[in-house]
Amino acid sequence: MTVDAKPVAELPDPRDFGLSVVPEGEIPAELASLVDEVRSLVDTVAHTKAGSRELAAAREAVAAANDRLKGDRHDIGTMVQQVWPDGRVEYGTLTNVVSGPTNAAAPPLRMETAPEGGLRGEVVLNGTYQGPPGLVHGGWLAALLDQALGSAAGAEGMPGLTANLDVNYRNPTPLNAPLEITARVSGTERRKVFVSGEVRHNGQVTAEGTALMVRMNLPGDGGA
Ligand SMILES: CCCCC/C=C\C/C=C\C/C=C\C/C=C\CCCC(=O)SCCNC(=O)CCNC(=O)[C@H](O)C(C)(C)COP(=O)(O)OP(=O)(O)OC[C@H]1O[C@@H](n2cnc3c(N)ncnc32)[C@H](O)[C@@H]1OP(=O)(O)O
Repeated sequence: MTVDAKPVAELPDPRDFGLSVVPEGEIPAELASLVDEVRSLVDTVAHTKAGSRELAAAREAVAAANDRLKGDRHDIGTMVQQVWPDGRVEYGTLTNVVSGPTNAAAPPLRMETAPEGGLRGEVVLNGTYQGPPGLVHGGWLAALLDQALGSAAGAEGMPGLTANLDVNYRNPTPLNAPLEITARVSGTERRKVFVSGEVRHNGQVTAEGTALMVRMNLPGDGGA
């Protein structure tokens, strides 16, 4: 495969596209802690066998918390700037459903540079990601792979959008168990970035995917 696409000299700054940016370090610790609690709450509510009185009281408490926090909101499209221990800078949406640090619906997935090249991350999906009994929903495995593959392209200086995603499910993926996600760029052609990745449990591949990311068309690209 031809390797002729050029990485962007510098990652595009979302501010140049009119988007707000929140440095991850400026997210209040109390918000991070609240998001964790809500994540746990969603799992608790999904599985509870509590009686009507408990449920009604809990509903009131949650409604009060909701009322308390309504008001000032980040705009849709707000980005978060994450600086990884290896110095890599990544921009993602603050509420990205897979990796967004303030989204209680996100596991969240975090990808870091892997010694063997590409990116690697670990994630545990609780019972709210269930598809078949005890197993992760296939759509969510596709979402994890999509995000990881997009990050792998971004980490090589080629951020873009997914044009095509192809997933094969090789083995059942358990809930509430550590999963390893790996992803890398396998080739490029003009603005096309070919990426591949895997989900593993106990070293065994449970799902694998390939994707075509089309690198963002940036000013000065000449479309190449
Ligand atoms: C707004 C900017 C903010 C700045 C932010 C700064 C930094 C952050 C950077 C990146 C963040 C982005 C993503 C984060 C990472 C992961 C998130 C998860 C991934 C997603 O959740 S993402 C959502 C789902 N995704 C979409 O919502 C895409 C909808 N779609 C489109 O927006 C267009 O469709 C697009 C852009 C894909 C292409 O459009 P386009 O006009 O730019 O390019 P064009 O069509 O010319 O294609 C160029 C070459 O790709 C070939 N090609 C195109 N499509 C193909 C296909 N399907 N199969 C085979 N080949 C295909 C052509 O044949 C040509 O090939 P060739 O070079 O050989 O001629």
